[in-house]
Order: sequence, then structure tokens, then C-alpha cells
Amino acid sequence: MERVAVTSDQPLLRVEGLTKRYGSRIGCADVGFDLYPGEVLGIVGESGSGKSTLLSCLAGHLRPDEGAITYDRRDVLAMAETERRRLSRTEWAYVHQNPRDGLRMGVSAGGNVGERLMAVGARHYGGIREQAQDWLGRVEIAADRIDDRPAQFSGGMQQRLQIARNLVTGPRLVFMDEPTGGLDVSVQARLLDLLRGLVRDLGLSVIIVTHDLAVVRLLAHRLMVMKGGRVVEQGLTDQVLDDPQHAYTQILVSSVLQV
Ligand SMILES: Nc1ncnc2c1ncn2[C@@H]1O[C@H](COP(=O)(O)OP(=O)(O)OP(=O)(O)O)[C@@H](O)[C@H]1O
Repeated sequence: MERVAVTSDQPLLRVEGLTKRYGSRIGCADVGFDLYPGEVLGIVGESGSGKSTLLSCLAGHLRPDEGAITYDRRDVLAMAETERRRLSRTEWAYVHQNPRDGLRMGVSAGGNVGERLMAVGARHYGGIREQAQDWLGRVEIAADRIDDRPAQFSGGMQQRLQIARNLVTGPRLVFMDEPTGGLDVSVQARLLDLLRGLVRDLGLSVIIVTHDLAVVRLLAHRLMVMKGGRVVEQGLTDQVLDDPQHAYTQILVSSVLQV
């Protein structure tokens, strides 16, 4: 992929020494990185390596035991809960692996997108419906499906709808947890293509957790490899995948090539 991220002097997100324990078990330990505007960071690792724990801590769903998270020069862990929730509704977005976790299944497709606009203050019904219509088009959902409920959609369509619902408010930072997991290979490819276009066009900063190296190869500028809760290697995606330095990354890469 094109490796031109929009650069800026200041990281949008700075993470330092982030640690989360579950009793005596390590969820993630001493994780640190900078994420710049327009940059996509992939986090890979085997099951249990700490990817979900880390993403949950970053997105504010879990409180880390140690460390610091600075977003746009603001100390996220010191923020009042109301302020963090406001960020989650406006400047941040979270795409779940299972679209059911990120959609309201009893509400129409248009409603799913429109209610996010209302949550950030939009009041004009005609304008909201028009923007919802526009976003459904951007995620390749036909205009005549606007009044259908997500349950009437295929898995791929549901995931595209979840993406529209998340992006309609114009977030700057998007957390994605295995967004292509559980989908057929051809559906995955189409979704990845769509995501890549949206990320580029909107200049989004993204943190994407996946166990699929093909996903990070296509989407991520930089890659972080986790094992046992710790970061064992990080760098430019092509560099890490083509010339892995850590023995664990070498196994991860070679096991995929053998498939
Ligand atoms: N709620 C919990 N209570 C206790 N231990 C947990 C909990 N959630 C995760 N862990 C442990 O923390 C470690 C990291 O798990 P985590 O789910 O973050 O890994 P992961 O890389 O996201 O795995 P997967 O790809 O399977 O989701 C594992 O040892 C796991 O058993």
C-alpha cells in the first residue's frame, strides 16, 4: 500500500508504560507507542497476547493499573468520565468485531447512522436523513435499504453499516477490533478495500487489532507485535513482515506463508 501518512510534529495519541493485570495474570505490560495524525497502527499477536486488553485500555473500556495515555495533549486517565464519554461520541470511534455489539439491532439502518448525529447535536430531520443516506452510499449499502433493520442484512453489510455509524460524526481516532473477523474471505477483501479508501480519504488515525497479517499488510503503516502481554517488536509494517527481527515474529510470519 501507499505508505504516506499525514505527518505532524505532535502525536495524536501517546501511550507510555501501559500495564493491566487481572489478579496475578498479565493482560498487557509496559506498552508504549506514539500514533500520529493519519497513521494506521496494526497490533498483531496470537490469542491471549494482550491485544484486546490493550485496545480496551486505550478506548477507556478498561482502566489500566499503570501508565499514561495522552490524547491531543490531554491526559486521558485523569479525565472526568463525562469528558471521556464525550470524546468517545465525538472524536473517537470503536468498531467491534461483531457488528451486533456496535449496532442497535431494533433500529433501521438509517436510524443507526442518524442517531449518532443526533447524539452530537444534529436536530434537523431532513438533514440527518440526507447525511445517513449519503453514508449508506459510502459504505455501499443501496439507498432503498435505509428503512431495513440490520438483522435483514448480511454479515458484511452489517459490518459496513457499523462503520458508517462510527464514521458519520467525523472522528479523528478509530479503534478497530478484528473488523474483518468472522467474514467470508471475499467479503473480507471487499471490506478491507472499503476501509482502506475511507481511512485514506478521511485522514483517519486508526489502531487496528487483528490476528490476520494480510489485514495489517493492506491497512497499517506501522505494526506492533505482542506476545504474553508485551510488545516484542514494532516498526514499519513492510519492514517487520519482510524482515522480522524477533524469533516470535519470524514464527508468526512464516506460519502464515506456509498456509
Ligand atoms: N477478564 C479477564 N479476566 C482474567 N484474565 C483475563 C481477562 N481478559 C483477558 N485475560 C487474560 O489476559 C491475557 C491477555 O488476553 P487478551 O484477551 O487481551 O488477549 P488477545 O490477544 O486479545 O486474545 P484474543 O485474540 O484471543 O482475543 C490472557 O492471558 C487472558 O487470559
